[in-house]
Amino acid sequence: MHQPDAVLPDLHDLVAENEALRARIGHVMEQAQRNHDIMCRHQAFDLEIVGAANFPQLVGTIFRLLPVVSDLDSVTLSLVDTDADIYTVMHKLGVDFETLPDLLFCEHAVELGFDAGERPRPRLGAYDRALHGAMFPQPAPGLRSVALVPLMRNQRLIGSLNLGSNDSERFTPALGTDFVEHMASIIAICLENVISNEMLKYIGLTDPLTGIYNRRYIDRRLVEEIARAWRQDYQIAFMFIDVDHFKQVNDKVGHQAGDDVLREVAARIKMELRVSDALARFGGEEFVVLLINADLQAAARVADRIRAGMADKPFDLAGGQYLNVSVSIGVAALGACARGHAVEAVAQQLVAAADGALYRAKEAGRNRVVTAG
Ligand SMILES: Nc1nc2c(ncn2[C@@H]2O[C@H](COP(=O)(O)OP(=O)(O)OP(=O)(O)O)[C@@H](O)[C@H]2O)c(=O)[nH]1
Repeated sequence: MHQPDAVLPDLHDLVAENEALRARIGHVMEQAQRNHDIMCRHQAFDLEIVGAANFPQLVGTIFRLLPVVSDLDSVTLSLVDTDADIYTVMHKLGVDFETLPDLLFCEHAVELGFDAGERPRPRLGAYDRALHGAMFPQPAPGLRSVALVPLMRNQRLIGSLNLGSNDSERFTPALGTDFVEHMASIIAICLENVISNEMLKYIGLTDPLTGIYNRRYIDRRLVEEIARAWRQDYQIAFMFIDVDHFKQVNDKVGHQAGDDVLREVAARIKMELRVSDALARFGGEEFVVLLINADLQAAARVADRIRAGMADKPFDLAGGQYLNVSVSIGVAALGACARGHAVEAVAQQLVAAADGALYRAKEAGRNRVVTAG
């Protein structure tokens, strides 16, 4: 049976429609391939910056690769550097700033020009020399549009990633900012990481014998952590750990092996801690631990694990010698310290409370945990 002509599609129309569909599919495939290539380039970029070993390597990689992977004509980086700490330390570590003309420093975060508030937004739009000149001291000839993206760490503005293009349509206020914000967040983490590593290197906050932090570090960190614990309303605790009769250990196995014992003590303590906690050698055979988000009971439990971790397993020293080592631990929690006093005074109070508890642990016979309060 024949269909009426009116409902039979014209063969030419079908062919044309088919061709149009093929062209559209081809276009979509091309677009998908382009997006895939962009993604791969950015993943490779992320890997490069995450792997940067130090500050100049990280900043150099950003300036070298970002214009290529993101097809940009200008890239600069502004860092908030109150008291010029970063600049001074990097300079003393031998960073040659002449080779990094696109790395800029400012004294205060407000100079970056972002809206004040918890989450500053990227600023996108046409390049205006009067507005953006400070961010692009040597702009590419023909710079037309820019994106200034805040670099945030722990709700703190640490700098600005400044992207520039000669295409006036590249960065417009209407453009979505998820992608650049994601990129900025990775850059911010990497920056914070290398900067703190370099600072650590420079100021010498580590104990050369054990490789853990030293007293200077813990004194500083304690003050910061108390302030943060109050602001964010969580508990912190502090412990003093002292190796029992360490003088006898030295006498028995010698000073060199005594040093090995101290290294092993540090390693065994560390095994019981979370990454957010801080362990330091306070001096001699005395160690301290700052526990984040732990009340007195929780800290006492950790302390007892540390105590048992020493006493239950003899130390295997060089030359096949085994040695029984025990520690005494005093624990105190911030909750017992009065809020509202100067943070430094409270830090001293907390340390003294843990020290007092340690004294009582020694008095009570050693190899035990005593809590303050
Ligand atoms: N091997 C070694 N020994 C150290 C180091 N620093 C301090 N000491 C020794 O640690 C010992 C500490 O002794 P004391 O303070 O009398 O205390 P203790 O013998 O541990 O006795 P209690 O703490 O009362 O249990 C001393 O003999 C110091 O010489 C170090 O870096 N390496």
